[in-house]
Amino acid sequence: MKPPAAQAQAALSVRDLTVSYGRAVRALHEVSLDVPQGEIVTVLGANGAGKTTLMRAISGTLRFHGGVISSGRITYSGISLGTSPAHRIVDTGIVQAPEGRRVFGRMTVEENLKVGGFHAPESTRKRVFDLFPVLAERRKQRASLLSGGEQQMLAMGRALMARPKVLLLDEPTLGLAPLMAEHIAKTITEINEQGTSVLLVEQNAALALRLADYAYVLDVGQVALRGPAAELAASDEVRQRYLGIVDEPAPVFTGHRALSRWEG
Ligand SMILES: Nc1ncnc2c1ncn2[C@@H]1O[C@H](COP(=O)(O)OP(=O)(O)OP(=O)(O)O)[C@@H](O)[C@H]1O
Repeated sequence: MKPPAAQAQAALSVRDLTVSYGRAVRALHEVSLDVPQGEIVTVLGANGAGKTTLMRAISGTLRFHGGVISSGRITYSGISLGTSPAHRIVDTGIVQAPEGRRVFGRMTVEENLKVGGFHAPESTRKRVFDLFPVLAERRKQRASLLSGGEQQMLAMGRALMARPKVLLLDEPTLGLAPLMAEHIAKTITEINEQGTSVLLVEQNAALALRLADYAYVLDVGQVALRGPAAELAASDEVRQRYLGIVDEPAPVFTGHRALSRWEG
């Protein structure tokens, strides 16, 4: 069972992060966020809000996209990730399954998984196959022959091969049929229940708020709203702007913590 949020330790912490691409684009402005140990935290926001940029900054891949952190800090268990290269960040236990899956199409399922964790013990591969039995069935098939949903499973499986403590998921349900999206959602919950913290970027706000413990809403590079996911899901602003619900009464939220606007 998960510890109550108040007792959970902030494992991954982002403070006052400002990120730019060249001189013209400031993609994030003084963004702060916490992913407590063992929780699912989601980041919502419209296209261009800065969600992917946040993931890139955390995973150390920003430089490959021409971005720089101009101020702020990212720490994991109190240790600064600073400008560590991506492989060092993977070594600390933070692993990303990137947007768009990016599986190696010419390689088999099994080979893709090996790329994720060359030295992973057999038990890790077994865990991946237990979570995604279809990957076990198709282990000898080329990844390009998998469906979109199966490729998403492979991307998540590949990330799990590195035995992450924090799994970064960027739009895992993008472009998937509702049933497959539900399947992926269920698996995210299972991965989390096995002890992995999850930072989930999603455009499917309804699904993300259902899965997450805590949520942040990014708006043009800034945190506009944050709060326990259940409270955000019940707020009129989120329901109208992100869930597309205009006239149904919001469910009564009986929790004790208040939804808050970010105050820096
Ligand atoms: N490599 C890049 N070079 C220049 N500008 C970029 C680059 N990547 C993103 N941007 C800009 O940074 C801002 C934030 O983009 P980002 O992709 O992080 O947003 P997002 O919330 O993930 O959007 P989406 O849901 O469309 O992926 C946008 O204005 C975008 O145009």
